[in-house]
Amino acid sequence: VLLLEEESYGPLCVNRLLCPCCAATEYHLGLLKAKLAKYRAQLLEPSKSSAAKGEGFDVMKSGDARVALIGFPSVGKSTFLSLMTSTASEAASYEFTTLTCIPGVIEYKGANIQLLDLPGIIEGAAQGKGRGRQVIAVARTADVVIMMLDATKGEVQRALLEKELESVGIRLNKSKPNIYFKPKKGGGISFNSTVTLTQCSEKLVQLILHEYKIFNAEVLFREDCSPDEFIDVIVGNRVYMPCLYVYNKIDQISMEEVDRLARRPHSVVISCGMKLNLDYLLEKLWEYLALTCIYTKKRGQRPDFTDAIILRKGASVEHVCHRIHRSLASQFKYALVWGTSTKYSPQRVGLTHMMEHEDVIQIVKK
Ligand SMILES: Nc1nc2c(ncn2[C@@H]2O[C@H](COP(=O)(O)OP(=O)(O)OP(=O)(O)O)[C@@H](O)[C@H]2O)c(=O)[nH]1
Ligand SMILES: [K+]
Ligand SMILES: [Mg+2]
Repeated sequence: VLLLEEESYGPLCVNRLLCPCCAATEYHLGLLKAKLAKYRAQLLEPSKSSAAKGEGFDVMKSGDARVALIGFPSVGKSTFLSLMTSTASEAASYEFTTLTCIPGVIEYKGANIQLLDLPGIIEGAAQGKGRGRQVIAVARTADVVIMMLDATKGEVQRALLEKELESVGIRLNKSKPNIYFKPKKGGGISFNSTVTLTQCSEKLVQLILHEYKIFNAEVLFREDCSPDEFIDVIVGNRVYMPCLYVYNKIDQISMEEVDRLARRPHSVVISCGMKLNLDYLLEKLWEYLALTCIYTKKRGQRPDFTDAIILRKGASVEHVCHRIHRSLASQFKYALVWGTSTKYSPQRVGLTHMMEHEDVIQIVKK
């Protein structure tokens, strides 16, 4: 009977946490990952040696958004920057041509998008190989990462770079796990979930928390998260970043291969050499940046649709005011807003009202 039971659970278990043999493995793995994540957190701490700082990597943020170019050497990052911006970045056939961070600006739909060319990175970048750590530190500050890949080189580069970024807490094209987590002063661990959990249980959550020396906390799972995702929430400092995989040099591969790569999720195929599909890449980039365009309107006049104010997601009326004039927020009485952020159009709102894409605003001063 025991054997049969084991067989009926085994690799085909619907809920591995309900099966005694699988659960043991899950607990063991969950704990192991918690330990590993702790070790990796050390990699994120700024190194004291000056070598880790690196000249020229602390480029000022400017414009409406920042995009970082990450990739192996000689995939065409600098060629791309020189094509898309008015900045020239040296490109050559030998590896590690670029040794520092080179900023350029893409002007698109009235927005200034800062594009950062970076040195190529390789396996072991997170541990400090080459200028890996500096490059990754810059990537963390971006709004979108373009992972540039050489279409002639197969899928290995992509998997390696994903692993490097993953190991330093960068989560690509993932949203923050929907788990409420609050450490407390006392009262033990209170565990709840609003959905059926198939990957985590109260016991596993407790084991992981104990590994982090957390004995009092409130935990509420609002989705069926994995132990890894729960660890991400405890550790904190994760960045959830949209990423476009850009396969360059498609002039060198077969039609079938182009077709296959173009259909991969979050992927765009281009040729910098032949200036192919660059417009489409810009469109995609714009979509991934998900910037908010706000139009202003004067009393009794039509909105000015030619000149949008461009803001990051989650911008309030106050942000709009600051963008128009430094002192506008202090003279602000109320605003009228038309668009998807309001129930009625127009609606009278205050400074804290959250704006949405393509809202129209009229500001009334005191
Ligand atoms: N065939 C082909 N070659 C390209 C294309 N884009 C860039 N190259 C060539 O690829 C080589 C490397 O280009 P770079 O722009 O220097 O590459 P990088 O990624 O900046 O390289 P590092 O700075 O060394 O990391 C150069 O010889 C480019 O001319 C392309 O679309 N097709
Ligand atoms: K190069
Ligand atoms: Mg380069």
